[in-house]
Amino acid sequence: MLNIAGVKKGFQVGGNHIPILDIPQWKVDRGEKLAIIGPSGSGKSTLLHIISGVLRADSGEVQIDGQLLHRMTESVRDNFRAGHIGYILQDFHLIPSLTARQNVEIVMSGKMGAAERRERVDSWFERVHLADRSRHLPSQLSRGQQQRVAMIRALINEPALILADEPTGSLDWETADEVTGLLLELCRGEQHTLIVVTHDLNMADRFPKCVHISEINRINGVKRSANVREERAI
Ligand SMILES: Nc1ncnc2c1ncn2[C@@H]1O[C@H](COP(=O)(O)OP(=O)(O)OP(=O)(O)O)[C@@H](O)[C@H]1O
Repeated sequence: MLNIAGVKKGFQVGGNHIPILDIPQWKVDRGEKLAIIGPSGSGKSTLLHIISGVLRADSGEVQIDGQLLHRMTESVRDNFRAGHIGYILQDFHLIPSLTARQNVEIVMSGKMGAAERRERVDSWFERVHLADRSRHLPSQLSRGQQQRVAMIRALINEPALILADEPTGSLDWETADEVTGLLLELCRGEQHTLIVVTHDLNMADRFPKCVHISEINRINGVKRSANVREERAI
Protein backbone atom coordinates (compact mmCIF):
# COMPACT_ATOMS: atom_id res chain seq x y z
CA MET A 1 0.00 0.00 0.00
CA LEU A 2 2.81 2.38 0.94
CA ASN A 3 6.24 2.18 -0.60
CA ILE A 4 9.04 4.62 0.16
CA ALA A 5 12.34 4.43 -1.70
CA GLY A 6 15.40 6.63 -1.35
CA VAL A 7 13.57 9.44 0.40
CA LYS A 8 15.73 12.24 1.77
CA LYS A 9 14.54 15.40 3.45
CA GLY A 10 16.41 18.23 5.11
CA PHE A 11 15.74 21.82 6.10
CA GLN A 12 17.75 24.99 5.52
CA VAL A 13 18.39 26.63 8.86
CA GLY A 14 20.54 29.77 9.04
CA GLY A 15 22.30 28.90 5.79
CA ASN A 16 22.97 25.31 6.86
CA HIS A 17 21.32 22.23 5.45
CA ILE A 18 20.11 20.01 8.31
CA PRO A 19 19.36 16.46 7.17
CA ILE A 20 16.28 15.05 8.88
CA LEU A 21 15.22 11.97 6.95
CA ASP A 22 17.14 9.37 4.97
CA ILE A 23 14.93 6.36 4.23
CA PRO A 24 16.46 3.89 1.80
CA GLN A 25 13.42 1.62 1.68
CA TRP A 26 10.27 1.27 3.74
CA LYS A 27 7.07 -0.61 3.04
CA VAL A 28 3.73 -0.77 4.80
CA ASP A 29 1.30 -3.48 3.73
CA ARG A 30 -2.40 -2.95 3.15
CA GLY A 31 -4.39 -3.29 6.35
CA GLU A 32 -1.40 -2.89 8.69
CA LYS A 33 -1.94 -1.03 11.97
CA LEU A 34 1.37 0.46 12.88
CA ALA A 35 2.68 2.72 15.65
CA ILE A 36 5.90 4.69 15.13
CA ILE A 37 7.72 5.76 18.26
CA GLY A 38 10.95 7.62 18.86
CA PRO A 39 12.41 10.74 20.42
CA SER A 40 11.35 14.29 19.83
CA GLY A 41 12.92 15.80 16.73
CA SER A 42 13.67 12.48 15.04
CA GLY A 43 11.52 13.24 12.01
CA LYS A 44 8.29 11.35 12.76
CA SER A 45 5.94 14.21 11.87
CA THR A 46 8.09 15.13 8.87
CA LEU A 47 7.70 11.54 7.65
CA LEU A 48 3.90 11.73 7.94
CA HIS A 49 3.90 15.07 6.09
CA ILE A 50 5.89 13.53 3.25
CA ILE A 51 3.63 10.46 3.08
CA SER A 52 0.57 12.70 2.88
CA GLY A 53 2.19 14.89 0.24
CA VAL A 54 1.86 18.15 2.17
CA LEU A 55 5.65 18.27 2.23
CA ARG A 56 7.88 17.36 -0.70
CA ALA A 57 10.88 15.12 -0.20
CA ASP A 58 14.20 16.47 -1.54
CA SER A 59 14.63 13.20 -3.43
CA GLY A 60 13.20 9.71 -3.66
CA GLU A 61 9.78 8.24 -4.23
CA VAL A 62 6.62 7.84 -2.20
CA GLN A 63 4.09 5.48 -3.69
CA ILE A 64 0.59 4.99 -2.33
CA ASP A 65 -1.54 2.33 -3.95
CA GLY A 66 0.87 2.31 -6.87
CA GLN A 67 0.58 6.08 -7.42
CA LEU A 68 3.66 8.27 -7.25
CA LEU A 69 2.91 11.40 -5.22
CA HIS A 70 5.73 13.55 -6.60
CA ARG A 71 4.61 12.98 -10.19
CA MET A 72 1.22 14.55 -9.49
CA THR A 73 0.42 18.21 -10.02
CA GLU A 74 -0.60 20.04 -6.87
CA SER A 75 -4.33 19.90 -7.64
CA VAL A 76 -4.21 16.19 -8.55
CA ARG A 77 -2.31 15.54 -5.32
CA ASP A 78 -4.89 17.51 -3.30
CA ASN A 79 -7.69 15.41 -4.82
CA PHE A 80 -5.76 12.20 -4.28
CA ARG A 81 -5.16 13.13 -0.64
CA ALA A 82 -8.83 13.96 -0.08
CA GLY A 83 -9.90 10.58 -1.47
CA HIS A 84 -7.16 8.31 -0.15
CA ILE A 85 -5.75 9.76 3.05
CA GLY A 86 -7.31 10.63 6.40
CA TYR A 87 -5.23 12.75 8.79
CA ILE A 88 -5.74 13.00 12.55
CA LEU A 89 -3.80 15.58 14.56
CA GLN A 90 -3.05 16.09 18.22
CA ASP A 91 -5.01 19.34 18.46
CA PHE A 92 -8.08 18.20 16.47
CA HIS A 93 -8.12 21.34 14.26
CA LEU A 94 -11.90 21.64 14.31
CA ILE A 95 -13.39 24.88 13.02
CA PRO A 96 -14.74 26.58 16.17
CA SER A 97 -17.71 28.31 14.51
CA LEU A 98 -19.07 25.09 12.97
CA THR A 99 -20.99 22.37 14.79
CA ALA A 100 -19.45 18.93 15.13
CA ARG A 101 -21.41 17.57 12.17
CA GLN A 102 -20.65 20.62 10.01
CA ASN A 103 -16.96 20.04 10.72
CA VAL A 104 -17.41 16.59 9.20
CA GLU A 105 -19.72 17.58 6.34
CA ILE A 106 -17.23 20.16 5.12
CA VAL A 107 -14.86 17.41 3.87
CA MET A 108 -17.57 15.28 2.23
CA SER A 109 -18.11 15.13 -1.50
CA GLY A 110 -20.66 17.61 -2.83
CA LYS A 111 -21.93 14.89 -5.16
CA MET A 112 -23.69 13.03 -2.35
CA GLY A 113 -27.42 13.72 -1.91
CA ALA A 114 -28.59 15.47 1.26
CA ALA A 115 -30.41 12.42 2.70
CA GLU A 116 -27.48 10.06 2.10
CA ARG A 117 -25.08 12.59 3.58
CA ARG A 118 -27.24 13.00 6.70
CA GLU A 119 -27.57 9.24 7.21
CA ARG A 120 -23.87 8.68 6.78
CA VAL A 121 -22.93 11.41 9.24
CA ASP A 122 -25.52 10.13 11.76
CA SER A 123 -24.19 6.60 11.56
CA TRP A 124 -20.60 7.76 12.19
CA PHE A 125 -21.62 9.85 15.18
CA GLU A 126 -23.37 6.76 16.54
CA ARG A 127 -20.26 4.65 15.99
CA VAL A 128 -18.19 7.00 18.15
CA HIS A 129 -20.98 7.32 20.74
CA LEU A 130 -21.63 11.00 20.04
CA ALA A 131 -25.11 10.78 18.46
CA ASP A 132 -26.52 13.34 20.89
CA ARG A 133 -23.61 15.76 20.42
CA SER A 134 -23.43 16.25 16.68
CA ARG A 135 -25.06 19.68 16.76
CA HIS A 136 -22.75 21.01 19.48
CA LEU A 137 -19.91 23.42 18.81
CA PRO A 138 -16.37 22.14 19.49
CA SER A 139 -16.15 24.42 22.55
CA GLN A 140 -19.15 22.57 24.03
CA LEU A 141 -17.36 19.23 23.75
CA SER A 142 -14.66 17.67 25.91
CA ARG A 143 -11.20 17.13 24.41
CA GLY A 144 -11.84 13.42 23.98
CA GLN A 145 -15.15 14.17 22.25
CA GLN A 146 -13.44 16.69 19.97
CA GLN A 147 -10.88 14.08 19.01
CA ARG A 148 -13.68 11.63 18.21
CA VAL A 149 -15.22 14.25 15.88
CA ALA A 150 -11.80 14.75 14.26
CA MET A 151 -11.60 10.98 13.80
CA ILE A 152 -14.96 10.93 12.00
CA ARG A 153 -13.77 13.78 9.78
CA ALA A 154 -10.66 11.78 8.87
CA LEU A 155 -12.60 8.57 8.20
CA ILE A 156 -15.90 9.71 6.67
CA ASN A 157 -14.62 9.41 3.08
CA GLU A 158 -13.37 5.86 3.80
CA PRO A 159 -9.69 6.60 3.04
CA ALA A 160 -7.41 3.62 2.46
CA LEU A 161 -4.62 5.23 4.51
CA ILE A 162 -5.11 6.91 7.87
CA LEU A 163 -2.24 8.92 9.36
CA ALA A 164 -2.40 10.09 12.95
CA ASP A 165 0.15 12.42 14.53
CA GLU A 166 0.06 12.18 18.33
CA PRO A 167 -3.73 11.67 18.39
CA THR A 168 -3.74 11.17 22.16
CA GLY A 169 -1.07 13.80 22.89
CA SER A 170 -3.41 16.27 24.54
CA LEU A 171 -5.69 13.80 26.31
CA ASP A 172 -5.59 12.41 29.83
CA TRP A 173 -4.61 8.76 30.25
CA GLU A 174 -8.11 7.33 30.45
CA THR A 175 -9.45 9.33 27.50
CA ALA A 176 -6.32 8.49 25.50
CA ASP A 177 -6.95 4.79 26.10
CA GLU A 178 -10.58 5.16 25.00
CA VAL A 179 -9.61 7.06 21.84
CA THR A 180 -6.94 4.46 21.02
CA GLY A 181 -9.46 1.62 21.32
CA LEU A 182 -11.98 3.46 19.20
CA LEU A 183 -9.43 4.32 16.52
CA LEU A 184 -8.31 0.70 16.25
CA GLU A 185 -11.90 -0.47 16.11
CA LEU A 186 -12.90 2.06 13.42
CA CYS A 187 -9.85 1.15 11.32
CA ARG A 188 -10.35 -2.61 11.70
CA GLY A 189 -10.07 -4.72 8.59
CA GLU A 190 -7.92 -4.95 5.50
CA GLN A 191 -9.32 -1.87 3.79
CA HIS A 192 -7.80 0.53 6.33
CA THR A 193 -4.06 0.99 6.78
CA LEU A 194 -3.29 2.97 9.92
CA ILE A 195 0.01 4.67 10.78
CA VAL A 196 0.19 6.45 14.12
CA VAL A 197 3.08 8.52 15.44
CA THR A 198 3.02 8.60 19.21
CA HIS A 199 4.93 9.18 22.43
CA ASP A 200 2.14 7.36 24.25
CA LEU A 201 3.60 3.95 24.99
CA ASN A 202 0.25 2.64 26.22
CA MET A 203 -1.15 3.49 22.81
CA ALA A 204 1.82 1.93 21.00
CA ASP A 205 1.46 -1.26 23.08
CA ARG A 206 -2.07 -1.75 21.78
CA PHE A 207 -0.95 -1.76 18.15
CA PRO A 208 -0.23 -5.07 16.43
CA LYS A 209 3.05 -3.60 15.19
CA CYS A 210 5.31 -0.93 16.65
CA VAL A 211 8.53 0.36 15.09
CA HIS A 212 11.15 2.76 16.33
CA ILE A 213 11.84 5.61 13.88
CA SER A 214 15.51 4.59 13.85
CA GLU A 215 14.45 1.34 12.13
CA ILE A 216 13.09 3.47 9.26
CA ASN A 217 15.28 6.58 9.24
CA ARG A 218 19.08 6.41 8.89
CA ILE A 219 19.69 9.95 10.16
CA ASN A 220 20.95 9.75 13.66
CA GLY A 221 20.89 13.41 14.60
CA VAL A 222 19.22 13.01 17.97
CA LYS A 223 20.09 11.04 21.03
CA ARG A 224 18.48 7.66 20.62
CA SER A 225 18.10 4.66 22.82
CA ALA A 226 17.03 1.21 21.66
CA ASN A 227 14.81 1.12 24.69
CA VAL A 228 12.05 3.70 24.39
CA ARG A 229 11.20 3.58 28.06
CA GLU A 230 14.79 4.54 28.87
CA GLU A 231 14.59 7.22 26.22
CA ARG A 232 11.66 8.83 27.95
CA ALA A 233 13.79 9.22 31.03
CA ILE A 234 16.69 10.87 29.16
N1 LIG B 1 10.04 23.79 8.47
C1 LIG B 1 11.11 23.43 9.16
N2 LIG B 1 12.24 24.17 9.12
C2 LIG B 1 13.34 23.81 9.79
N3 LIG B 1 13.42 22.70 10.57
C3 LIG B 1 12.34 21.94 10.67
C4 LIG B 1 11.11 22.26 9.98
N4 LIG B 1 10.20 21.29 10.27
C5 LIG B 1 10.82 20.42 11.09
N5 LIG B 1 12.08 20.81 11.34
C6 LIG B 1 13.06 20.11 12.16
O1 LIG B 1 13.07 18.75 11.77
C7 LIG B 1 13.30 17.91 12.89
C8 LIG B 1 12.24 16.83 12.93
O2 LIG B 1 10.98 17.42 13.26
P1 LIG B 1 9.69 16.54 13.45
O3 LIG B 1 8.59 17.45 13.85
O4 LIG B 1 9.50 15.70 12.24
O5 LIG B 1 10.13 15.59 14.66
P2 LIG B 1 9.26 14.61 15.53
O6 LIG B 1 10.02 13.34 15.64
O7 LIG B 1 7.87 14.52 14.99
O8 LIG B 1 9.25 15.37 16.93
P3 LIG B 1 8.13 15.38 18.07
O9 LIG B 1 8.08 13.99 18.60
O10 LIG B 1 8.68 16.36 19.06
O11 LIG B 1 6.85 15.85 17.45
C9 LIG B 1 13.32 18.81 14.10
O12 LIG B 1 14.66 19.04 14.47
C10 LIG B 1 12.67 20.09 13.63
O13 LIG B 1 13.17 21.21 14.30
